[in-house]
Amino acid sequence: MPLNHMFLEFINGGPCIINPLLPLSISSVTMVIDFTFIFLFFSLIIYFFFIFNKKPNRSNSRNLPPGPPKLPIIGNIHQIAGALPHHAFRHLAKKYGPIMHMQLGQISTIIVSSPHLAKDVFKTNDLALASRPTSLLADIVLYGGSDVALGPYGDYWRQLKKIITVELLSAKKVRSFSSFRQQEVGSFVEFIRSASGKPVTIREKVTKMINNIVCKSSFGDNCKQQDVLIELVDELGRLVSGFYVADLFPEFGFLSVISGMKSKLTTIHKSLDRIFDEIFEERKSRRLRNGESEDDLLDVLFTIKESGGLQIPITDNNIKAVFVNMFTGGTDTSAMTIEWAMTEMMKNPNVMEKAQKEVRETFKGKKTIVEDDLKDLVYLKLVIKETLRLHPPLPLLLPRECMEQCQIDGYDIPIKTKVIVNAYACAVNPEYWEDAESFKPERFDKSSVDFMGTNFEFVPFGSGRRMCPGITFGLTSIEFALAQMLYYFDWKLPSGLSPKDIDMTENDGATATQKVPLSVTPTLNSSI
Ligand code: HEM
Repeated sequence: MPLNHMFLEFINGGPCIINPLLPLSISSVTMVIDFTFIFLFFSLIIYFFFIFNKKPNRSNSRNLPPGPPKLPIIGNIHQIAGALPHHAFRHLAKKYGPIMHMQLGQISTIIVSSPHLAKDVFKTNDLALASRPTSLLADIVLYGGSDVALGPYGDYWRQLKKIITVELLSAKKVRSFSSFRQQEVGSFVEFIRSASGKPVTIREKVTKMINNIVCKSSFGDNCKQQDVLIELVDELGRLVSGFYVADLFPEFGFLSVISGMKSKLTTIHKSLDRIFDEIFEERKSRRLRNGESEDDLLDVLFTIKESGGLQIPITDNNIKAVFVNMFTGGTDTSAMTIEWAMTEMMKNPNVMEKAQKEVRETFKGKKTIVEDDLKDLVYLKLVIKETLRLHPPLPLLLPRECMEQCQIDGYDIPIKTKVIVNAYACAVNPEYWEDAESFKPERFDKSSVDFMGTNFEFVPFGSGRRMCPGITFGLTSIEFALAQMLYYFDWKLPSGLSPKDIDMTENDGATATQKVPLSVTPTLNSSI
């Protein structure tokens, strides 16, 4: 939800019903105010007034980083309203410095925007900052935060992260899913072939392909209601920008009710839960009947659960929370990387030509491409890296929460402070990158800078204890799909459009998708 709407939602005391295309004027706001709202609004002001006057502001007694001036009640929300948060934070950092303190509603927030201070977050203070802030999303959709992505740091979380890293998403396990990728990328290529000569908007099909790969890896061939799952995950992504009103004012639980967020998240949760229940019950009876195990992630988790060897036993709900992570973390991120990479190549025809030449020379004469063939592609990997630099799917990563008072750059970071690293700002910092805003895959040629979490100017997967465990899973699908798109097809922009006409604007929401989906015309590569 755009922040300006979120702000109006807060002011309105209910979901924003103002046409997003209209200018936001006082009169348009006034129209939707009713008596209930007036009562609530004034009660709120009196309550806030009381709180602000009674509680000493703990922030004042600490040596907090500088930041923009704050308004009563909303703090700094208005300074990021209406803009994409990673751009707004980057812009503010130019004025207030690479470490800023902002008060976002009731949440004391530190924003780090430079690679050398990101190192302090990810390395020096990695443990002190290893937790995640509580959120309505985690409470409702992630079974009380019992997942790995938004769950709080502790023994249970450590155990779960180890299971996910070692048992579910290891390089060996990812390799074992190659047949699913072969099938799904194959169906995607068939679709493109059937659309040859006509403009296609690839986003929907790419998202479906990636979601099917995640689904089959999770539940094998009996993945129920894939399309519903895609819709639910999509809806979740749209709802959650990470800056919604109920999480900015956690002391006012009623805001989650009157904003409608609680009921929307509950509906999504119930639908997901029903789908998982059906899949789990069927699998349990099959395991009892056959006694043999399958190779998918559900079977791995059931076997671990039933082995009794865990320090902290896990429940079915914990397993469901992990699958919500797999679908939300594994689908949009990879799908949008494919779309951005194609967009950048359409915008930079010299890059497209070079990548296509490499793919076609490497696979020359092959009717079918298998994953092993990917190891010989060098330039395509650089294209993907550069795409992740300019378009990190989670430009602000996931927020961390301070568990133990620590310091960054000599400033105090009190317990419970939310800490955000602006990975996007780090990746376009001109002190670290030459011609930082241009798309130049060659910059990574013979460079040791990688996304594995040790080069803090390039952290699209995060770094430290909370780093993404799905890198291999994600990259393998991205590379396999792109390689085939370049091998089998030539791509053109719809007639009348030239590369400079491509709209590179980003959508708002938790992930940085393109606002206008890419439309391109494929034609079959005549030399195959
Ligand atoms: C291009 C693909 C992907 C990108 C760019 C990406 C990016 C990220 C980022 C930025 C984080 C937060 C890291 C932090 O807070 O420091 C994250 C966490 C996570 N990702 Fe990914 N991801 C991708 C693919 C995947 C896939 C395919 C999966 C699983 C199938 C996955 C599962 C997770 C999980 C479970 C976490 C939570 C880790 C934690 O909190 O400890 N991701 N990812």
